[in-house]
Amino acid sequence: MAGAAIRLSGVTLSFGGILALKGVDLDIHAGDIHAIIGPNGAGKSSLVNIICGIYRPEAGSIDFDGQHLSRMETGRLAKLGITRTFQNIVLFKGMSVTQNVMMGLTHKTRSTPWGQIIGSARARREEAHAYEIARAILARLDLTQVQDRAVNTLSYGAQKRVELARALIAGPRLLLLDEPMAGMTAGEKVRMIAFIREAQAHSGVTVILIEHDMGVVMELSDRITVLDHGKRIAQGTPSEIQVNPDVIDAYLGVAHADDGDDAVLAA
Ligand SMILES: Nc1ncnc2c1ncn2[C@@H]1O[C@H](COP(=O)(O)OP(=O)(O)OP(=O)(O)O)[C@@H](O)[C@H]1O
Repeated sequence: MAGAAIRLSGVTLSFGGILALKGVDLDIHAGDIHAIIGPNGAGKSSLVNIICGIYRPEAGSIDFDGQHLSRMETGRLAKLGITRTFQNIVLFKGMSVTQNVMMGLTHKTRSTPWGQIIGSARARREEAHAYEIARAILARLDLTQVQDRAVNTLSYGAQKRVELARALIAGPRLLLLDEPMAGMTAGEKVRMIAFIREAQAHSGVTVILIEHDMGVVMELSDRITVLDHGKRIAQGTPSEIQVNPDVIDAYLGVAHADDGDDAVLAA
């Protein structure tokens, strides 16, 4: 299934007196890896939470593959083919790697909970199918060797990859990756970049990426949107963004001693 295109126009959101997003336009092409960057508090999470239906914009509109929506609804995300990963690892600790990945297909299950308990023919067929797809995705992400292990016994980087596998198993059209490299070693980041690229090439999925590591952003993204103080200040290719004076000002104007944001746009 091809990746989805998404366009947000004039999106505004506030929390009490704080204007988190001020008339933001966002134009994401189908099949692109599109990063949303900006200094702390710029509005990145707010924007992603609007795309995931967690927040309803006060003004503005959303077009998802030509469908005009006043807001996204969390209940419809799976149907639209939207999945996400989270900043902090969210896995079922006691379960195996394969079981965790199979969980990414539960919304597609047609057997009833009762059928699953008594092991009806349909439930068994669906489980066998999910197991087969999970094993195939795990192989693509180089996780075959650990597929039967309890997920919490894996390294941090491998757990992040399991999350990616779970997000990919249902064949999403839009994948939101919230800091997929957070806490990873340099070597793990290099591998993760290759796996995200492979996922995009394999299925054509559109990827929205929030990531603080500018080296990763510049290497992985087709296009980048830059937010600052809730406003979109730039959108373009990595080479355009790296030399954009407004972007350089926004990053250099903010002290980020702790997260390295100001370290290098030109990474
Ligand atoms: N639930 C909330 N309640 C109140 N204010 C909020 C809430 N969420 C975000 N904000 C405020 O909205 C603004 C944008 O925050 P947001 O988290 O979207 O930025 P961000 O770019 O994701 O930041 P970071 O890189 O630090 O995660 C900030 O001023 C923030 O303090």
